[in-house]
Amino acid sequence: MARKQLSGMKGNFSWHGFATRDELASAFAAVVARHLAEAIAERGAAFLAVSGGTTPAKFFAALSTQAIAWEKVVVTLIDERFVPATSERSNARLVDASLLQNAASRARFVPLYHEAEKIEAAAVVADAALRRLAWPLDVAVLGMGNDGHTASFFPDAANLPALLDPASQRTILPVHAASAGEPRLTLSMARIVEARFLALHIEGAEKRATFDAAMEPGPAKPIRTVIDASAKPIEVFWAP
Ligand SMILES: O=C1O[C@H](COP(=O)(O)O)[C@@H](O)[C@H](O)[C@H]1O
Repeated sequence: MARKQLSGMKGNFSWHGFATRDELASAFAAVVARHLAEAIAERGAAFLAVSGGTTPAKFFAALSTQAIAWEKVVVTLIDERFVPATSERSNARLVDASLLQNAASRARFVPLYHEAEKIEAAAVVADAALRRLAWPLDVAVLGMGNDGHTASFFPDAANLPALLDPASQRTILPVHAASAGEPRLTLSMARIVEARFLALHIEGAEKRATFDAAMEPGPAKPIRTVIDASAKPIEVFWAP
């Protein structure tokens, strides 16, 4: 059973805690599917951005079997490593293998990665491609690293102020950060926080501690900056 706590005192978020990761995956998938179905009913299409990394595979598998009009859904990524889809580090590869299956194989995927010599050139191509879509996002699903990064807003990113600029006109930005490994492409914070439904999916005691610490007063980690910038409380889904 989910434990829900509206936490107006500690921050701009609602907490949804689950006993197991399986329970979280199926409940969260049903919530996301409901928001996508509502978007389709209201506007004839739905626009979803998901994160990569190690956390979302179970949630993706549960979402892929939800009975909605997937042919009317566009799926993109919150962020991507500057690697082709053949790489094991590719978030597009994870989405293809885990989400764009079953009923969700009818969705249209728009990648962030484009082959280019420099990531700056790839970011320009991705920015132009993404701008053609119907913003704002209906659903944005964020992840979080134990350093408090979300999307590719790494604390040591050279252009962190530009990534987190709430007035940014950019859709996609390149990221260089020593802690990230390879360079990244990311949606700007400005495009993420305008999503109609904004969720954070985290699992494990360490991430819970990172989240709790980020909500305490003090210098803001990127996850805190995003939560504070969101017009609506961010929905946090967590399981041990
Ligand atoms: O680098 C990334 O990390 C975060 C968190 O990943 P996880 O492996 O700890 O689940 C993820 O949200 C982001 O999309 C990814 O590029």
